[in-house]
Amino acid sequence: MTIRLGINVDHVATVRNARGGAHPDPVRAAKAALAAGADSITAHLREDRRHIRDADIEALRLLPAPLNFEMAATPEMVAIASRLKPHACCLVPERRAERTTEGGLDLIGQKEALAPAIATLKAAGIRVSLFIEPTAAVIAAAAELGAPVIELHTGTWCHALADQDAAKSAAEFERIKAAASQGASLGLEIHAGHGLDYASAEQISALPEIAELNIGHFLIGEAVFVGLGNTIARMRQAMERGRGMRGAAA
Ligand SMILES: CC(=O)[C@@H](O)[C@H](O)COP(=O)(O)O
Ligand SMILES: NCC(=O)COP(=O)(O)O
Repeated sequence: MTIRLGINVDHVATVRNARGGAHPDPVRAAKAALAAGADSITAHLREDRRHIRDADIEALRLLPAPLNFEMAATPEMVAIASRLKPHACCLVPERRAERTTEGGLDLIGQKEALAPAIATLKAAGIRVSLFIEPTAAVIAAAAELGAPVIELHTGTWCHALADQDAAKSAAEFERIKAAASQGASLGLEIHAGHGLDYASAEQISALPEIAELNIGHFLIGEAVFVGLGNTIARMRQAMERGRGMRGAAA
């Protein structure tokens, strides 16, 4: 079975916002991602708009590719999603002070609060996904809530890999493996994401239940190193053209 790749463009917007201008444009990055073979685009419109802005989401929605709109289950975000009708909404927990999404949704404690948001989004024809920890009780709660998709939070596993903690990373991977199997047996479509890099994406892609990975931060960071040579060469050519030197012909 094939496995889909969704590209998260949040951190293109993070860099853009550092200067307050329009460059680099996350919509242009999304187009490049699609041209390079990505299956869909993911973007998280945070309550504090620290990276993706409302206008970005509006423009990403117009691209000829599925948009996975990550959002907190707040009335404001549910209203935006219901109006834009993206292909999918991934409900994520959000804390204003966090640096990034630090855990999965508390489906057990927040069931009452999440159910109406899920129902509203489903009624708008949007595919709802729940960003959760790979834990048996949470997966059972996800199935009860009636969302067709879960996205397993891979952050703890990826941190353990980065820390070269072999015992913890093995245990975390087993947790993800069991969660993927449990979720699939309950009829859920299984996605995964957060902190994935080449090695972890390769390892998790071996799990047959995983239908989609959403990856952003690593790819945007890595693109600096892969792309810097080309951009510097083009800048050198521009300078040489300006001077009337040989770069002018390039
Ligand atoms: C849900 C998830 O893991 C990420 O998409 C995360 O929500 C991105 O948030 P930041 O881009 O703010 O780190
Ligand atoms: N939902 C996870 C995601 O979209 C990307 O997370 P990351 O690769 O930016 O950590």
